[in-house]
Amino acid sequence: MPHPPEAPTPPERIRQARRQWLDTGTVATGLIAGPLQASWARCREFGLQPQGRPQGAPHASSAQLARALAHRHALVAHAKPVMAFLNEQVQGSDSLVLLADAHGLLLHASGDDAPFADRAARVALRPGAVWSEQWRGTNAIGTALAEGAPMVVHAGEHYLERNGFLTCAAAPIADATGQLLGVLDISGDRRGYHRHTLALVRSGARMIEHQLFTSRHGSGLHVRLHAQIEGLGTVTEGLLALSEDGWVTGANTAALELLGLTRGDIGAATVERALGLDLRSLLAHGPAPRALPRGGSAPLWLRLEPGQTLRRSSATVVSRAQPPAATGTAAFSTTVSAPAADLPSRPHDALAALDTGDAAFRAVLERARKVLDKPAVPVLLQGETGTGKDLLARAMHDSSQRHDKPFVAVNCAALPETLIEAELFGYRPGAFTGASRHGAPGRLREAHGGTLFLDEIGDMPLALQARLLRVLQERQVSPLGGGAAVAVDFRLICASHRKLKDEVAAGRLREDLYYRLEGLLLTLPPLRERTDLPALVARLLQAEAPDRALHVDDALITAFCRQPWPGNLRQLAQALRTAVALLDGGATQITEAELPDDLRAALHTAVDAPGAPATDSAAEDLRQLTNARIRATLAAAQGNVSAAARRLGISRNTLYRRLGIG
Ligand SMILES: Nc1ncnc2c1ncn2[C@@H]1O[C@H](COP(=O)(O)OP(=O)(O)OP(=O)(O)O)[C@@H](O)[C@H]1O
Repeated sequence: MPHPPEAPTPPERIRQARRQWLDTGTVATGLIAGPLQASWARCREFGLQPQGRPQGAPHASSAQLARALAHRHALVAHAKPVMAFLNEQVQGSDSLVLLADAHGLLLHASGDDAPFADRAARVALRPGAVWSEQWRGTNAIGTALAEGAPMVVHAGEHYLERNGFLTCAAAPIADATGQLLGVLDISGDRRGYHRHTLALVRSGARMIEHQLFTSRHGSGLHVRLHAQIEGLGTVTEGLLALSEDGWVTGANTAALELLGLTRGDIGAATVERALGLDLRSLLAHGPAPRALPRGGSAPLWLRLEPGQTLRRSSATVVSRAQPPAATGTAAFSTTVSAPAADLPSRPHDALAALDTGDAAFRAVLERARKVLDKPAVPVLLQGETGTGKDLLARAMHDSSQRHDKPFVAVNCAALPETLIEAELFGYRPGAFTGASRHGAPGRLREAHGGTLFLDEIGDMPLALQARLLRVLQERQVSPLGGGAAVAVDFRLICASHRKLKDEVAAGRLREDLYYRLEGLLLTLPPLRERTDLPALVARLLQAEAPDRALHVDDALITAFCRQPWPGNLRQLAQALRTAVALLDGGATQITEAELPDDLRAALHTAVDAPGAPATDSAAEDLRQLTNARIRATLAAAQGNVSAAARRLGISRNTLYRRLGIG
């Protein structure tokens, strides 16, 4: 039976295939997956020897790499936070998260697993190296690029024997016009192979594509698509950009898959062909979700985002005989008059959707609501990791009049100091070695008209704090390398898990900047202090498995209420996600048996600990319990801090802080 490309070939079969390949130059049909066989054949064409070394493989100098990074500025900027997130998921498992461009040039690596990074560097798996098939033989990055599809390449499936210690999963990333931009990859020691890695890397690629689409088409006419109504507005949704005369001008991979379109259809298909609806009826329905019938299968959910262009003008939407890119042949003959100025553009109440009954959190939401459309009042969100600061910032944007303008999020802790200035403020063509010849507008300007969310503002380097302050005072940005200042208008929301007043006292945050940021300070309560845990659990289960009506048994809810939850909602959401995955098909009740081992152990530590606190215990008891929990998790992870932090749902830095180190 042919072997699927997304699972590794069993060891005996791959040994047999390699023997056949070396002896006869062919492999019996079905012994390895078709794409692998095709790739091995390409490698032979390239003149590669399975036992040889890559001869003359290029390696970019640091100036060349800087140029490539600047050229793919948007891809890298959107990929970095996603890579940091993926890295958290795989930390401690001997692996690296990598980003390559469309030529296989490795642009960025995330992961500090030193022993594995050293071994990877020995086969040049590090930024600057080129991992196209031509130079490195069959490998997930090069083969995903060659096939234009997600790929797992495991152990002996690598064409070059020297790469046989690796297991790699990669997924291509395309921009909204369907152009292949690069590949996201997780590479690790083959003994650590995990069948979920491909799904992880595919989701990561989807997240990046979602961001790329939003930054390009977010303020234009587009539709959101998902198989479930709750999926609309999430990073898993399909997105389709439409021209005002009814052509599909952009799409992410999710939309192409949902609609059975190909990248070639972008710029060549009409909305009618893509959705089975004409533009007039789409516009007439407005932005309320609607179900799109799909033959025998469940309907597809669709929500129109009218976009500012249509809403601003009362222009007549006129048909065109040719698609905008003039690449297709479809004729579109209906003339659609869009009463564009009348299109409803009400924001949806995303803040209300976050209210699950806790009085303290509700008070936060109410105060946030009061300043929604008062952008002159900057908002500062403070709260422990995972309390929902990011979610609240997005909900504020979605509930405001600016909801159809860009929401630009920058994590100040995730950007290297050297890049953050260009990233935020933009640069003129040729502003520095390696700068793109087109320059870049910078994130502040991208947020024009919308919301700028600066996460972990406490980690912004001091030198840049002065520049940011100037922008906030003057409301204009001057790009690096000179040129005229450009006026900017954004609503500013900042967040930090640190107490920023302490950062000011320690001299790490400028006092004058602090007072500029803190128009309204909102402090999000930690999960252990929230009184709505049962409702939150129900909400999270509903989001995780909308069609299964799941619930958590009463004993477990009681135990949850006693937990200190150092990773807050992120940790609870992750625990429930695991539980849903472990629950038998037909079952609907989650019990302790479905929980991850370390959480189960911690529940008992909490209950068995002498003087275990009740839900309303004093803060000191809670701190002790947290410490007991941390010690138990560390012990269960055999002292591996990365693994323990992952299980607790907190960052390693937070864990070190809790341990009193660093
Ligand atoms: N009100 C909520 N309802 C459902 N899920 C939530 C809620 N708040 C937070 N979450 C979950 O917790 C996760 C973490 O939330 P978020 O990223 O907003 O926290 P944060 O405070 O910004 O964390 P960090 O400080 O680590 O960046 C989210 O991905 C989501 O799964």
